[in-house]
Amino acid sequence: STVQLPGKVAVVTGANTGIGKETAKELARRGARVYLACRDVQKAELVAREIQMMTGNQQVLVRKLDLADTKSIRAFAKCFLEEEKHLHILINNAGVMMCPYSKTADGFEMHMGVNHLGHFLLTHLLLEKLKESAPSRVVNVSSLAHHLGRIHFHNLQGEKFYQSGLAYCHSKLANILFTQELARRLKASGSGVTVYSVHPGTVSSELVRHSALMRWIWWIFSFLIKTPQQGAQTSLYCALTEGLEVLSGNHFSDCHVAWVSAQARNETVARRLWDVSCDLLGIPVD
Ligand SMILES: NC(=O)C1=CN([C@@H]2O[C@H](COP(=O)(O)OP(=O)(O)OC[C@H]3O[C@@H](n4cnc5c(N)ncnc54)[C@H](OP(=O)(O)O)[C@@H]3O)[C@@H](O)[C@H]2O)C=CC1
Ligand SMILES: CC1=C(/C=C/C(C)=C/C=C/C(C)=C/C=O)C(C)(C)CCC1
Repeated sequence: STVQLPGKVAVVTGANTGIGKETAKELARRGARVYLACRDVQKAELVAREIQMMTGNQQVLVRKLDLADTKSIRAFAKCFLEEEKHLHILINNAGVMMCPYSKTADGFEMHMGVNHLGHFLLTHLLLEKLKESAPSRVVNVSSLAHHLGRIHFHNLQGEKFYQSGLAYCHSKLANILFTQELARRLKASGSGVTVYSVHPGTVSSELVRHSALMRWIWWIFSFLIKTPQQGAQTSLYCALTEGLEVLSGNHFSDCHVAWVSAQARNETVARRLWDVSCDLLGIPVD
């Protein structure tokens, strides 16, 4: 794509490493003002300097965002809305995989809390700004792993049973259901905001940090799997490609529309997950 982004504003969550860092770098290279929304501000400041040096774009800013704490998400959104007039691109990229059973500050199971509920709340808080800035886009980084996911409404917080690999898959299914439900609602209101979910490929990154087995598989097959820069391409495709608006709500892999599981196409589950998420986060259900 030759699309340039002067005057455009982007937020990338989890931009201090892996796919998010490469996504932020490319948006900065194209001239956008890019917010690195990260939980570790020190790490992110180093990355911001690196991106500034590599791209010549000084408009790379770090803001604290811990998706495992709704107070932090609300504080991030409040500051952002106060300081920025526009938001054109929101990349919901941050994620955790296969962590031992743990809960967020608000008592949500960590995968569901960070990967789905955290980004659900963030998007909700920034949605008016996205609408005011239309045409604007939201990209939700999901995974092929959603195929193994199920939304167990009776065990959303993993309290009855828990398996770390499956918990990741459930949260990545939630990312796709959220994308489709949000796209439906945005289309109905003619808002000019479009939304896409993405499988970035199998990418060498810190995502495998919680699993020795996955780290080993990643190491053995390192010559086969994607670099973070390659892994960022589908997010960038969805954020930048002209004329993609008609495909709002779709799932992409390798820069093409990709097939999703039957669960991920279930509108009833998507609508119920939306309502339950609003309920858990204290957002009025409409
Ligand atoms: N790598 C792969 O093969 C695949 C990745 N994906 C998806 O791609 C996305 C990016 O992952 P990838 O780059 O591979 O993984 P990394 O682990 O390299 O990066 C994940 C990022 O998310 C951040 N993060 C984690 N928890 C929080 C939190 N509570 N609040 C804010 N930020 C947080 C991390 O911050 P910190 O550095 O501070 O931990 C880090 O910046 C994820 O959504 C993942 O599910 C999907 C399919 C395959
Ligand atoms: C067996 C095998 C592989 C393993 C793939 C795996 C285990 C992918 C997991 C993906 C995940 C966890 C995505 C995250 O969302 C490789 C490396 C492709 C190489 C060929 C053989």
